[in-house]
Amino acid sequence: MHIANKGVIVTGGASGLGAACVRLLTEAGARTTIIDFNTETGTALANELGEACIFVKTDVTKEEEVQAALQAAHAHSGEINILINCAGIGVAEKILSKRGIHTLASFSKVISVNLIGTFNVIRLASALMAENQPEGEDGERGVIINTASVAAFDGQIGQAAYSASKGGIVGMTLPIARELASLGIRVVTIAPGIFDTPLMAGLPEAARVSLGQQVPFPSRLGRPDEYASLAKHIIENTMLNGETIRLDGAIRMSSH
Ligand SMILES: NC(=O)c1ccc[n+]([C@@H]2O[C@H](COP(=O)([O-])OP(=O)(O)OC[C@H]3O[C@@H](n4cnc5c(N)ncnc54)[C@H](O)[C@@H]3O)[C@@H](O)[C@H]2O)c1
Ligand SMILES: C[C@]12CC(=O)[C@H]3[C@@H](CCC4=CC(=O)CC[C@@]43C)[C@@H]1CC[C@@H]2C(=O)CO
Repeated sequence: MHIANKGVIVTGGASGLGAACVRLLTEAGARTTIIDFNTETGTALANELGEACIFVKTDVTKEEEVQAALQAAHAHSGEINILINCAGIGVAEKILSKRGIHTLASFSKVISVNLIGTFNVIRLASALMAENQPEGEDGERGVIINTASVAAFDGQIGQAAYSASKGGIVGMTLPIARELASLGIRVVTIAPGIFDTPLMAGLPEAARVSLGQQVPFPSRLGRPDEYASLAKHIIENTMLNGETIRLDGAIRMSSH
C-alpha cells in the first residue's frame, strides 16, 4: 500500500515505538491520528508535526472512547487505511515473592491493555477499513500492524502477565488475517526485542547497558526509528500477511 495521503491511526503513538511511526508516516505524506491517553505528550507531538497529525485522548480498553477516536480520525483523514497498535504497558511481578502472591488485578490490567485493547481497536478499525474502495491490482483496503514482544516466546521471570498478553497478540494474528483476507485487509505483528524507549526509563543505566550487551548483533538497544522502518516496509510490501516478525538483533532472552 502506498502511504502518501493515507489515513493512519497509531495507538500508543504519543511515545516510543508508536511516536516513531507517527513521525515517519506523517513525513511520508500520511494523515495521522495519535490515539493515546497521555495528553501532554500526544498534544506536543501533534503540534510539532502540524496539520497532518491530530491527537485524540483515548484509552484503548474503552469501547466508546475508541469509537469516538476512530470517528475523529475518519473525519481528519477521510479514510482509515492503516492501523498500528503500539499502546501497551509492562509489569514485572512474580507468582510468589516476598511481596506476596501475584495479584489478579495486575494480571488483568496487563491483559486488558495489551491484548484486549489491541483487539478492541482492531475490531472497530477493520469495520471502517472494510468501507474503503479496493486499491491497486490486489484490491487492498487496509493494513493492521500489532506489537507483541520477544517475551511472547522467551518470557522472563516476573513476566507471566506480559508474556501472556503478547502471546495472545501473536496467537490472534493469523486467524484475524484469515478472516479479513477476503476484504483485502492484511494483519502483521512485530515482536520487538529490547528498544530504547520511555518504557525502559525506569531501569537504571547499568541495567539498560547490560540488556543491550545481551543482544548478539548489533549489541545495543534497538532504536524506535528501526521499529518504524519495519512498520513502513510492512505497509508497502503487500505479500507480508498473517505473520509475526521478530525485530531483536537475534536476542533470545535467557532463563534468569
Ligand atoms: N521498549 C521495548 O523494549 C519493547 C519491547 C517489546 C515490546 N514493546 C511493546 O511496544 C509497545 C510500545 O512500547 P514503548 O516501548 O514505545 O512504550 P512507551 O511507554 O514509550 O509507549 C507506550 C504508549 O502507550 C500508551 N498507552 C498505555 N496504555 C494505554 C491505553 N490503555 N490506552 C491508550 N494508550 C495507552 C502510553 O501512554 C504510551 O504513550 C508496547 O506494546 C510494548 O509492550 C516494547
Ligand atoms: C520491555 C520489556 C518488558 C517490560 O515491560 C519491562 C522492560 C524492562 C523494564 C521494566 C521494568 C519493570 O519493572 C516493568 C516491566 C518493564 C517495563 C523489558 C525490557 C525488554 C522487555 C520486552 O518486552 C522484550 O521484548
